[in-house]
Amino acid sequence: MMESRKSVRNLAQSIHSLLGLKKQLTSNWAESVCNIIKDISTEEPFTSSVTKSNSSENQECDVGSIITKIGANLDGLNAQLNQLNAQRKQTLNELLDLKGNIRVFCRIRPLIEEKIVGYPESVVALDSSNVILKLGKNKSRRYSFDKVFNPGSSQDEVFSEVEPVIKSAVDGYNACIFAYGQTGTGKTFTMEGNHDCPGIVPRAIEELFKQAADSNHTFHITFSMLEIYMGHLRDLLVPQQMRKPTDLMTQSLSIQTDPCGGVEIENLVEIRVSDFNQANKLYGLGSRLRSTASTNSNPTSSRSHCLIRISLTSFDATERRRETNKIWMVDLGGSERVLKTRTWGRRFEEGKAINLSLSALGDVISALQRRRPHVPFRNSKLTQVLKDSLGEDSRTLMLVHVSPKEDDLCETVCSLGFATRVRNIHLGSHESTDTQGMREVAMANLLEEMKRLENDRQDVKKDIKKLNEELGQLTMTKPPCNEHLEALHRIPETNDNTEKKIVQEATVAPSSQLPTFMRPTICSKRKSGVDFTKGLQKKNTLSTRKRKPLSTRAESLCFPTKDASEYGSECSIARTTCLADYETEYSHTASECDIKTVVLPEQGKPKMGFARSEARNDRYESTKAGRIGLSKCLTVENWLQLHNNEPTTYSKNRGNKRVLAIPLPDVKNRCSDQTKIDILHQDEHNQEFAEKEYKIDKTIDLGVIDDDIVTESNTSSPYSKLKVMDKIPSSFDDYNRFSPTSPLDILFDKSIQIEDYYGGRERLTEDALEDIENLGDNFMKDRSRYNTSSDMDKKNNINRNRDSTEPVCKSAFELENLSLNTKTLGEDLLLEIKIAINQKVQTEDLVSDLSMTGEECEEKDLHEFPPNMELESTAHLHTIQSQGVLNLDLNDDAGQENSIMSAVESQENSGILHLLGQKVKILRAIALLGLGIQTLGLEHDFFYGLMQ
Ligand SMILES: Nc1ncnc2c1ncn2[C@@H]1O[C@H](COP(=O)(O)OP(=O)(O)OP(=O)(O)O)[C@@H](O)[C@H]1O
Repeated sequence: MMESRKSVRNLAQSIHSLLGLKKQLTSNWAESVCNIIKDISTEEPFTSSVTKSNSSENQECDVGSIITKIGANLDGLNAQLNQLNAQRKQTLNELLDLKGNIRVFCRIRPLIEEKIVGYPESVVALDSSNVILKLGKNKSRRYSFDKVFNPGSSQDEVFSEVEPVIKSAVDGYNACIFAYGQTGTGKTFTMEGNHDCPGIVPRAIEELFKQAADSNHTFHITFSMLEIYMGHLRDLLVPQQMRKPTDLMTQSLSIQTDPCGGVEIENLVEIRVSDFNQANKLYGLGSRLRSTASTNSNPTSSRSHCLIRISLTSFDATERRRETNKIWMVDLGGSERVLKTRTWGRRFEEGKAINLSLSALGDVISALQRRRPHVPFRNSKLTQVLKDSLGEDSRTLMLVHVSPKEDDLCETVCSLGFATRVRNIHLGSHESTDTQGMREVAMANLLEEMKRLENDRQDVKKDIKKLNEELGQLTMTKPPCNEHLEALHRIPETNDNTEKKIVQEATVAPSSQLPTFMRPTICSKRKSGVDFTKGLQKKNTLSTRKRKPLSTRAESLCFPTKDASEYGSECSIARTTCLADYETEYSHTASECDIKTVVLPEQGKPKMGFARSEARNDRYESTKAGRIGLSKCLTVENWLQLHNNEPTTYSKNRGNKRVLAIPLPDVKNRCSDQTKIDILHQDEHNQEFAEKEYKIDKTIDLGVIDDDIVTESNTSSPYSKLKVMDKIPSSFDDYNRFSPTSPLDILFDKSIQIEDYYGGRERLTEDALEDIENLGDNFMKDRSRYNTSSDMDKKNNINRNRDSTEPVCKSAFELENLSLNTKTLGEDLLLEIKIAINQKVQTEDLVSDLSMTGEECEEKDLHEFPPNMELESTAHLHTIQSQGVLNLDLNDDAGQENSIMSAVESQENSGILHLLGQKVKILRAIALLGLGIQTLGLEHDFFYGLMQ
């Protein structure tokens, strides 16, 4: 065998030497080749030809013919593969058509915490497509779905039913997979899953890449992720520093519909991904930034709709339905009944927003079902975004989630009813049993056909692989198959019509393609800071310059920013989202699709090598830098790094915060024992969770800084507050002292909500907890930033010295010591004053350090507190309550102020006196809160005004 291989190699060499003499020996060479071909044609099939040809020295010239034959075979096999692909696609589409464009699955959540054997279940899976809902003793209702997953179904089983939709997406169909259901029924579990049982999204991404690799085409795949929170679109891939409330960028996502009905979200970050790992990392990142919070129904309740979009573009696959298509995977917020979840404040608003948009989705579904001429897509952001993925020419998969608990019967009835309506859209509500039977037989046949085609495909692919290997051995060079395949995958030359079209599109500002009524008005342009006309003019001035063709998404976007003077300087980041490592000529061209230019305030200046523009307000320059600087492409790694490198004030660990929702009892009963009992029961119920919260607080205390710490501290539940104080209420009297409904708690809870709204709230995962714990020394160092200065003369006599190594409590001690002489005030009240001072110190520092604008300063002042303050203050305020020190008449503000002032006057230190005087105003605000003014619905601005 070895010998024969050697002779083949020698043959190859002699062929090569012959080739060198080709000019002189053309006719002889051709003749001999012809003879060889003749001989070969009488031989056995190709697989054994190599052995045979090696058996005889006289057949040296066979190699040339073998190569030719292999080439011909490869062509044949590739053609066969393409044919099989086309057949498979057709069969799959027929199958999906039979199954319905909109397929509905039902998943019943297992009873997890109620591990009681024999617990009555209101919903049970009858078989693989029917569920029985028990409405009463002798009353039940049956619902049919395309597939029913019982509580024991695994994530694998669920995904196996989703897989065809992914295949369909590779064939160019728009697809939408969404999880619907009551809060806490397992939507996020199904979509996201966990480390051990990954959900649909990670599996779908993996499958997508597998399918794309399997197909004979080159795909350009991009990943985007956003959430719809309280009716606003929020990009989940945008780094934290860009998500400040003052940054218009978070508001700049806008939904655009093209004349063909396609939906595009302007300014949404799209990152090119070339394998599963990259996409999965981005997904992990986006998931951490999702808004979640604890409610009575679910400790990790999603407070928004989370949408993952994967776009696929292939220029060389003519048989695909579309050149570019997308697949949406949506984890909808859970429908909830306020009476049951007993949410209030921000949680209540979130629930309301979720319910509203779900109801809008219901209206759309209903209109589609009844084939109404008008479908109310515009009624909510959710339906606007999904508009082109819910229609006829797309694949929609809905997974309705229900709880088997009897308590949830009402919600289950609603969910199942909604799901049935959705299912009826395609199939028609009254399908006879006969038709259904025939349909099932046809589906079974198609499934068989699919299996056969899939097997044939695999066989052909094996043959192709084998031939390529043999060819590689014969030529001892790079397998020609690669060239062959490369040729197949090569992007059409620039004179290709498709690309011409793209060039044309790229030179037109996106908004100019829209109907007049949809184009931005002058006013809206000013508001958003984006002037497409200007951008267009600038491009036109350089029209003589030769450029690489750009796609429709090549429009560089300058996210609106504040006047540069506010930030001192600005830098531009070319957010190129292609991957340099994988850059080919194709990817180079395609990568330009994704460039977006972001103008950041200085504090968000990236540390990496992004293309930067010196020219202020010159958007074209920065755009150009982004386009030209493709060599500085931002990879997925860089993108992730950008998040990690965010300024410490926006530590990534802010992603791990969550809040315990505090149920608000009826106003009239707020202080009644009954309410206390209710709350206490909830306490017991959430005790385990409180333990976790406590862990977070503890970790934070190790040195997480700025708003993170504030948020984390703010997120401390009443239970963890108790933990901090090392006291557990044992009686109602005790409980009263720590009652979360006390006015002072409301103050802090209000701040939680504010932070929650602006900063977003992220899912607490085990990883996240680990992250916090791993913060380590770095954060310890950072914490020193909060040390107060020994130089008390700067900035109203109080300032912070970065170099100081003593903790903030040192200054607190100083103040405390000063106040020890004060006999007229209780120690705790002084501590409270101290807290207020700390707050001011923090605010001033943030202003000076971050060169914040007045507006930002306001935000910081309201939303951000020094790290220790929250825990300390909470503890102290509770102490004040419990010790009854704060015996001031809260109705008499003037009296309160006077008494404090007179106490303060006894101090010899006039600097402190001055400060304390200022802080009395803050105390007054607190007192006003105590009066319950907050319940009138006044926003934080009002209280801030009081503090001025
Ligand atoms: N099939 C299941 N198997 C195991 N655990 C599950 C299952 N379904 C849900 N859970 C668990 O139930 C809890 C709530 O689930 P999840 O957060 O996914 O609900 P949700 O419907 O997304 O709620 P919300 O709408 O409030 O976000 C989680 O702890 C989750 O792990």
